[in-house]
Amino acid sequence: MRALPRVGEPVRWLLASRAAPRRAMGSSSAAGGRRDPAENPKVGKLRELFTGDAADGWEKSWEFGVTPWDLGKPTPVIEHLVRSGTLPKGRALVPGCGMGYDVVALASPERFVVGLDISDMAVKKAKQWSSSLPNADYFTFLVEDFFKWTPDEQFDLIFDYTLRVYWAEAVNRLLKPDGELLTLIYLISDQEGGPPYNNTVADYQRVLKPVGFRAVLMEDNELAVKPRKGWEKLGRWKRCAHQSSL
Ligand SMILES: C[S@@+](CC[C@H](N)C(=O)[O-])C[C@H]1O[C@@H](n2cnc3c(N)ncnc32)[C@H](O)[C@@H]1O
Repeated sequence: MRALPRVGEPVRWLLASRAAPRRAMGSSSAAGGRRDPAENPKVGKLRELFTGDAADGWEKSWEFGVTPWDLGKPTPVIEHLVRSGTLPKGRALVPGCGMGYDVVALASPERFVVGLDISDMAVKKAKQWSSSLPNADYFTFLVEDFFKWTPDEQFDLIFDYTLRVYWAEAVNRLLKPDGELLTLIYLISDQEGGPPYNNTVADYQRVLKPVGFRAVLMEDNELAVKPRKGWEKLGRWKRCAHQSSL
């Protein structure tokens, strides 16, 4: 089994996993006709920008507008969960928020949301489009490195759709004892080892279990946008006594 990435490495690791040829499930001609999102030519351009420091790579991707992940709208499952009324209220954090669509979707008088991004340009763009929205008082954007950031207060909810597995320690530090961690596990595969190396539920368990998290829900994201359909799972995690086989 390949070692998990160290702090600072996840970006390269994530990109490397996308660069590698995929197993049958991931090939564009795989059964079910699902197209591998890693075959998006824009992802190739993105990789070219990550030749050195990861933070620099992200900044360049925003400067040059190479943002193939950007949906131009909130993640549908987030809108669904907001409507469901089942998400914790209080303080929420969206690390690696990019344009901040999910930040805005989560924000309400009952839930103040902090969108965090390491890129100046990302935060500038996020502020530009969102600052005059009716719920603008209920969210803020900060330029911070998630791994180094030490806020004064912990959070009731953290939504992770970005840097994944190695966030466990930071998530543990930032989330209140009864807070909820919401993960969209993208490029899901049950494959152990590699290459190629994928994000699996087991990867998440391996890093989240030692810090006390258990999945209270793990299911295919039926609301995934079309190119990601079949490639991601929704996981809801709590530090609680709840017994889960996951
Ligand atoms: C793949 S994009 C996802 C953006 C957004 N979550 C979305 O789905 O549209 C990853 C984002 O994380 C940011 N990022 C990367 N490393 C970070 C870090 N250490 N701390 C905070 N943000 C980071 C990047 O600048 C980029 O905007």
